[in-house]
Amino acid sequence: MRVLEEPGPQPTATGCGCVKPALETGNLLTEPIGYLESCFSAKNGTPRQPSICSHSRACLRIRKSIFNNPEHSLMGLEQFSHVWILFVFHKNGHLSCKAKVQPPRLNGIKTGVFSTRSPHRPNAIGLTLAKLEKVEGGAIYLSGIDMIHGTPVLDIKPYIAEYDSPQNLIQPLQDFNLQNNQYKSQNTFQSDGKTDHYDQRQLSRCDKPQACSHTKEKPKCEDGTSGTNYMKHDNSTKIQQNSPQPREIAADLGVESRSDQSLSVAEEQIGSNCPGKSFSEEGTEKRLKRGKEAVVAQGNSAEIQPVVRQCPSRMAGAAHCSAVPDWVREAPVAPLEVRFTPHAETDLEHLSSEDGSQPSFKYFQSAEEARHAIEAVLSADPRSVYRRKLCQDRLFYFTVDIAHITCWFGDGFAEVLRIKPASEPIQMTDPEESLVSLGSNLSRRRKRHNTLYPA
Ligand SMILES: C[S@@+](CC[C@H](N)C(=O)[O-])C[C@H]1O[C@@H](n2cnc3c(N)ncnc32)[C@H](O)[C@@H]1O
Repeated sequence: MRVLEEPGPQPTATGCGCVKPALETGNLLTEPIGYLESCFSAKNGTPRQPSICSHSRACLRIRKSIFNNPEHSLMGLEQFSHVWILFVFHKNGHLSCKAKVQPPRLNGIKTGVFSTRSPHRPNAIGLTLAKLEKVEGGAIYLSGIDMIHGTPVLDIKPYIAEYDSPQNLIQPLQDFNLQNNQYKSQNTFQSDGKTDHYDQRQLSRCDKPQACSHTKEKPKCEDGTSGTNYMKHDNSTKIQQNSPQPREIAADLGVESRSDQSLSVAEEQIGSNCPGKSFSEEGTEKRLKRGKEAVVAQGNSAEIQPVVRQCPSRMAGAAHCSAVPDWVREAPVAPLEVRFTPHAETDLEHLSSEDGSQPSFKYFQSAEEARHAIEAVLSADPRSVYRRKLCQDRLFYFTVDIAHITCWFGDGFAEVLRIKPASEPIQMTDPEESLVSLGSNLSRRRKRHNTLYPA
């Protein structure tokens, strides 16, 4: 077998005289295609996955320094309902990362960085599946995002269920993976005599197969735009097949997803598609015996001790599925009940009033939408493990759109205490780009906001 050597970075001179690291060695000099304008201004309170808050909105403008005619690069994209966004975790603060991390969802338990969606990874690259609301000129408008304002975006790719969703694989995935992983883990971990938690590689849970190949047809206005306001959903959009529900997407991604009301149906479907009772009888016994993953304490911190749990072979013809560990869906961190104090309720009303006395929302269409977003964010418990365990009684702040939210957490709940206009307007990171209006119906609000909040 040919062993791939590990070459060091080998810079190559380009025509213009500048030195670029060689692609062949895997060194990529990136240039963001744009910087995200997002309703979340800081990491605190930003959903940990896009599926958590379907109302979270953003706009990405392709930079003219990338393409002279940015709109050309987006041609055809409007036919897709969802897009992958590849981005840089530019606010990670430091470059170091650890092989084992403690995802907030595991509440202090450690697992390997590559089995998580942690922002702290060797290359600080993020991947988000977002809903494409519309394409307008050289800009795309997204919802269901988990990125902060100013995030440098490296690439956009259309979500294509036929390529990106494992149920479309010809071979039943769970059988293939399980055989492979069990074989590999036995060989890898037993042959060298080392003990490793992963020597009993665990995979569990069948995902619901998706029927999410779909197309969008948007009527074009004479001015070449899609004719819809950013905040308004395009009613003329024709979904030819089932559109993936956030939860379904989350399931495919192996990510957490909670709290959005719209998720419950999909959640039920996942449950009903993958229940113990659909297992073959012989298999069921064994699988149930193997049971749930165990969590063991090692040194000072707990780590996941995976236990093999097979994905059931399901009804003939529906056996294609993916697998995720239990903790993705059955985390030790329970969803929280979210409450608003009467004060917060009044604040919210004021903030969404159109009387001009206060700045009003730029990304949310109504107080109701803002409320849903706040509920979604808090229900998923956005606190770090440290805060959750050691600073329980501290107030928690975050900003979404123009709302600065103050809340506290009790046992099983989060309570919103105040909602005030954010004192600082969101600034763009890219000096070349100005914060331009997020759609025609927003420009009026934005102007008013800018007047009230001069930079
Ligand atoms: C857990 S990561 C997941 C991101 C992406 N869906 C993925 O799987 O790669 C999402 C979190 O990253 C943080 N985040 C978002 N944008 C960021 C940025 N530009 N720089 C650093 N951290 C960011 C926020 O705290 C957010 O809750």
